[in-house]
Amino acid sequence: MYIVYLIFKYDFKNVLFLKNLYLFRIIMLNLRCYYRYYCIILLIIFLVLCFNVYLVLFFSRDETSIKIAPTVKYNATYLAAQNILKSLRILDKDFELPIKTSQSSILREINILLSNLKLKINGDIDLYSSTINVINENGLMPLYGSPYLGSTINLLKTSKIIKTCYSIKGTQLKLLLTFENKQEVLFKPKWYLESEVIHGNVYAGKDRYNGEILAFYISLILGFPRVPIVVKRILDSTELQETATIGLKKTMYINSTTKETCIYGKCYYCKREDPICTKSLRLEGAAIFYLPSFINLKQYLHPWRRSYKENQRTRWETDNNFCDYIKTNYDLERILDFIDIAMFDFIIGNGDRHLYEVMERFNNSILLIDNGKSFGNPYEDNIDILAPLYQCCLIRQKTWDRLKTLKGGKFTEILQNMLDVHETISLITLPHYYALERRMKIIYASVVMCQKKSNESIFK
Ligand SMILES: Nc1ncnc2c1ncn2[C@@H]1O[C@H](COP(=O)(O)OP(=O)(O)OP(=O)(O)O)[C@@H](O)[C@H]1O
Ligand SMILES: [Mn+2]
Repeated sequence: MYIVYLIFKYDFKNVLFLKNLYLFRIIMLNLRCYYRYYCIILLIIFLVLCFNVYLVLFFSRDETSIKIAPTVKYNATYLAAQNILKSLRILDKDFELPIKTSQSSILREINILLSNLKLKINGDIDLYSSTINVINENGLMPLYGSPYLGSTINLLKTSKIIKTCYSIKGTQLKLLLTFENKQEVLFKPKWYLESEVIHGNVYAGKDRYNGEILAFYISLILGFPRVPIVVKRILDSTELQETATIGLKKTMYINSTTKETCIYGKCYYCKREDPICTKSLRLEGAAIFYLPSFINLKQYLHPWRRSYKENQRTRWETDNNFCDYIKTNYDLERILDFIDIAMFDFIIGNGDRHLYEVMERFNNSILLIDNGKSFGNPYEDNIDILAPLYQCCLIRQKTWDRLKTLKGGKFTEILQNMLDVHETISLITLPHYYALERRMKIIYASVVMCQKKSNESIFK
């Protein structure tokens, strides 16, 4: 605007203090007086347009940066996704304001959880039995954790391994480690850097070890203590060589040029030409507390599972009234479980919940096992993971109360504080932090949308 003002004043000396505007200077000096006015008007129009474009980009930088997965466009969830985004654009600004800890019993409870994450028990108490003893139908531990939590996490990171074999469960490469006291852990190796973006469909790629660890902490924050304890663990190649069973050794070799130990294991997707190898003689991964057999884990097909075939749609993808069918086949509590899980999966970006697992021993209460297909792409939000929520338009009151408590950045602030205790911040990159907050807002918008369109209360 200052330049325009100077031109009006014919004060070219001052205008041309911008030495690099040579072209502009030549044009202006060669223009006749009446052309100058056209030029000035055009310049003003141009500046106003630039300012408008800047305003649009500035105000839409958060929400419109959401990329909806292309598959959504061809199915019944397309309309729902559009409505959710519409609801997001007019979401009450109150959802951006954090709540003070002193004003919320949920935040105070999370503070107790945080303190329980720290090391507390140093005596010779059997931490693994203590971890098992707190399991009941409300989950794998109380919402505030257990006083043994921090010490158990520490033990899982440091216990001496006496046996390493491959696990035949599931379809991806996994190791089963046994500690001296016979406690077992599942080990999912690190295939990708934390910063790697997984492209393709929502279930593309291999398991993300960091996704398993982050899912454990996020489940605690969201009030679903249903993920077995997961820690980052580093195995060294000597340890691997010394503890490997004969069976595992048959699928292991040392790369003659790099001297790194490579393992290809035995599983549906395991291939000799696609092994996992140590890096600088270390193998990083997620160590998952193996649940005792007495809980009687049972697997069922998830009703909102995908077809896993490019051109084949499942019923929930094409039928807007799919929830009516669900309501006749599942009781309300189970439907509310599916909705809790959908929100959890949407937040972590897991679109691969093809099975759900329950503890038969504890009233068939649901667990959140296998969260490895999460944290793949922080730039894409797969709104169709939320289908159970927006197709049924129901949510547990206590889940909604907790989600609202985590607004205004509290969610990722708590996550960061939790990771600081036993893990490093390097487990999660900044774009993923932004994705977590953005997806939380999409959930608020979905619930608000449901509230507006339902005649009865959606809170159960
Ligand atoms: N912590 C655990 N405690 C007990 N059993 C477990 C645990 N984690 C996994 N399992 C069992 O192992 C099975 C396979 O684990 P997981 O689903 O993580 O592997 P996966 O290779 O990703 O399988 P899929 O190909 O089905 O996705 C589970 O379905 C469950 O029955
Ligand atoms: Mn899996």
